[in-house]
Amino acid sequence: MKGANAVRLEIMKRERSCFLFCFWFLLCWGASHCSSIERSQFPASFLFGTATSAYQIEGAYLAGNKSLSIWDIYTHIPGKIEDGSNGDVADDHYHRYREDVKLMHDLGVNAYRFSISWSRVLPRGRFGEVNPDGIEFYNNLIDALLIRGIQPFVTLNHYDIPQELEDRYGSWLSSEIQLDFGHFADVCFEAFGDRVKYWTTINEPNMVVYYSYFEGTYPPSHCSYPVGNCTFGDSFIEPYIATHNVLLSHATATEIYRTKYQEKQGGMIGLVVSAPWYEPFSDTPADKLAAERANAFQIAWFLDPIMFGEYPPEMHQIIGSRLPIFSEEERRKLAYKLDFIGINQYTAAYAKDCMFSACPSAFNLGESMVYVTAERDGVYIGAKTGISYFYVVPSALEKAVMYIKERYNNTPMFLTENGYGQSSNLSLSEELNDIKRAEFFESYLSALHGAMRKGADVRGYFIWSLMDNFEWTDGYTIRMGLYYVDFKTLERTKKLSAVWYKNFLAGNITSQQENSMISKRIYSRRFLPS
Ligand SMILES: O=C(/C=C/c1ccc(O)cc1)O[C@@H]1O[C@H](CO)[C@@H](O)[C@H](O)[C@H]1O
Repeated sequence: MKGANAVRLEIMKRERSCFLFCFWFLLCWGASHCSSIERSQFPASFLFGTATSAYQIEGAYLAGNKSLSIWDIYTHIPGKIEDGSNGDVADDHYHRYREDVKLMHDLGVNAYRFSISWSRVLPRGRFGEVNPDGIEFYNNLIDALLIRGIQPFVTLNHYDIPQELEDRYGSWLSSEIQLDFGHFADVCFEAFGDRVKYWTTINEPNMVVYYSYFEGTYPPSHCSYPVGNCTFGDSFIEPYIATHNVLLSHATATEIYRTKYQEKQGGMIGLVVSAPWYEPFSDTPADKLAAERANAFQIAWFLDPIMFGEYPPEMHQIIGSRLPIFSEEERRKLAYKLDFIGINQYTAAYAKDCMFSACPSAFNLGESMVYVTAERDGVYIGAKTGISYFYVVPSALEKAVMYIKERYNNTPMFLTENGYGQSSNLSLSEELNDIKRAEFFESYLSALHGAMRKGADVRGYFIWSLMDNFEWTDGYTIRMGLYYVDFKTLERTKKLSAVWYKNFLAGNITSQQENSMISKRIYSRRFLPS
């Protein structure tokens, strides 16, 4: 009898597991999401994190003897920011960093990318003292992360510069910035380098230079006719000077790290570029060349000089003698190169030739003689997002990574930013049930894995952003966080995409099943803020 019971029990068990399997199979059958990406497909040492930047989250703009940065000044000029807002308070992360580290711990990330506010650490740049309050804040943050097993991945400069350096010599337009940036980097390596093993010098210099000195929509608002209508600037000269100083500032910091710190601290140093991907608008040779030019004007403009000591041929062809020349001494510094390339990838667009044919606008992507459009024959390149110029094109991530892999001999890469923007006009329930954001991560991570299968040496991935924050000239009109922030109470609330990321990182059967329910939109309708 005992034997029969055991058999019956065994049958029941099998039936149960068969039932579960069948349920799982039916749920997944025919749904693309069930081939879904899993944590175990990436190396155990792979960094999975979230990303932020100082000005966008810290607030406390006058606390702890911080000086004003160019963004503090700029956001207070009426008309510059979409909703008239600023980063004075932002997420008040400066006072709430402990809570925010807990949110990350709950997600299960093993890394966090953040930036250091130069104005907190050196309020007057190299013309004044190191500010102990600034050092203390980042020491506390770094220690709080490490206690929870989260690797700090630190950006030295993410757009914000002490205003004094702008007032004294025009920041990126003067070679003096190289001295200041070197000093700032030195102070940070010395203070934090015992615990920080991943450094990046400058975030998205291609965006900084473009918006600050070509279009004039970022501080210090420089541009010239016919690109724009600014009081100061020259759109056809200044971007090239600023880039030169950006590159040599990177080189100065890298030389300091290599010669004074790297051996004893054992970290890596890199640069982060924004890599929107450009596809040819048509099959014509002219449009194919246009796409190559567009990618070179975004990516190679900054990486070729560091990797090869020269601006890219695609730029020489157009800009010619307006491109500065690197002296022997400058070339020597650039030869310190970098240890990894940071890639911020969100979107793609079509590139249409303007070299051999007429275009509606001549300076649509700097001087690249490319017209950029997301639309072809009435069809968009990908699904729209809450950011007007961002579209969902996961294959573009794979292509951008492969382009950088091929061009730079498979230098180690980190995806330092990837994320999905939603308008802040939606209802709370729509903001929290952000199924499209979860789907976005799923599809982009699959594309990233595709590049890795083809041999790309990618070592980490960071979601932009941990929480909703100040989105530069868009102010608070766009939300990109895994956590929702109520900007009145500053309360953080988990979104569905945070549940998705946590499940993905946990990587067990239950969490994978839950994620597949999220993808199938079965789980999402039941998700309420807790
Ligand atoms: O990656 C970009 C911007 C890319 C782009 C802009 C304009 C185009 O036309 C195409 C691409 O900035 C990053 O994207 C994030 C979300 O916006 C910002 O919040 C980050 O601070 C910044 O590092």
